[in-house]
Amino acid sequence: MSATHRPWRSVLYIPGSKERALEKARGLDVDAIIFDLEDAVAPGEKANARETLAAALRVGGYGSRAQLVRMNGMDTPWGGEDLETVMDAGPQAILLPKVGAATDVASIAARLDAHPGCAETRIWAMMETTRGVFNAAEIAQAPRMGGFIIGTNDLAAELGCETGGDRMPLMMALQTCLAAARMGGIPCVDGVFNAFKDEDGLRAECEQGRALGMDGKTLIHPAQVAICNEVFSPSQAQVDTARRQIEAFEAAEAQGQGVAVLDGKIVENLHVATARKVLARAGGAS
Ligand SMILES: CC(C)(COP(=O)(O)OP(=O)(O)OC[C@H]1O[C@@H](n2cnc3c(N)ncnc32)[C@H](O)[C@@H]1OP(=O)(O)O)[C@@H](O)C(=O)NCCC(=O)NCCSC(=O)C[C@H](O)C(=O)O
Ligand SMILES: [Mg+2]
Repeated sequence: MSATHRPWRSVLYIPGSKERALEKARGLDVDAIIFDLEDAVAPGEKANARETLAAALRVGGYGSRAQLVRMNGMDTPWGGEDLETVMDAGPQAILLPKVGAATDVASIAARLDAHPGCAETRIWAMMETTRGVFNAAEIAQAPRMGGFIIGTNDLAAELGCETGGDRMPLMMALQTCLAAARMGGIPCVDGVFNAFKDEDGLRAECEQGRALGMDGKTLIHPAQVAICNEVFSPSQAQVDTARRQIEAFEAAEAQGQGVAVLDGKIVENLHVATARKVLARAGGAS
């Protein structure tokens, strides 16, 4: 399944050091998993997490859920070894933290190019620094670029802004990253909601992310999955309309027409593209 034609509603972080959580994720109804070696793992646990995660990836069992491995930055004591270990696992995607420029991605892409097991590996960028936000357009076009994950905690910390509520102080960064992702034709997944026991707060933030145009939300706890899937899934009426739009357009095309009419409204190429995204978002991935 291509990145643009698969759902990215629920993207769950799992600490690479936690065997129990790595096991549990095999049965969770999430669209994607981020196996984390970075912030979810304490400095003293980094080496252990690397090995625990490599073993879990060898065993597999994560079904059709998309799999991303978040490594530590190359400017940290752990990044180099993370990259070696992760490349040997031939991952679907590597998630780079704190990406500031397209060159950060290009240098990892060059390493992947030289590794025989990583021909298909994509690179995703954590968009969580002010430099990254201002370079978002070029990062979205970087080699092997698979998608953006917004890191609202790091962004808020660097900006020095207040978090919570309507996220107004983050809005410029969220929208800039989203627009850059759209320009590059890649998915953009919203940041985490830290208060994982606050269901109403999570729902409100998911709804806001959906209204902004985000493809889904990153999560930190299994209890957040159901609400997130519900909010980011299209309604049955939206799915039905999307199906009918595609059918109507294909029928019109077969008769040499470039435009169809459905329920008194025109259906053009761009509506069909949106309809296909609706259907992609409707599909689960377990
Ligand atoms: C937040 C937690 C530390 C809570 O852990 P815990 O108290 O152990 O939770 P529970 O006892 O309620 O767990 C119940 C069961 O669920 C499993 N579990 C918990 N979390 C996960 C998970 N993330 N994935 C899969 N499974 C999970 C437990 O193992 C229990 O299972 P069982 O025993 O079978 O019932 C914890 O949830 C946690 O560590 N979450 C992840 C935190 C994390 O990844 N943080 C880093 C990512 S966020 C980030 O970095 C943001 C970004 O960079 C930015 O800048 O914004
Ligand atoms: Mg972060």
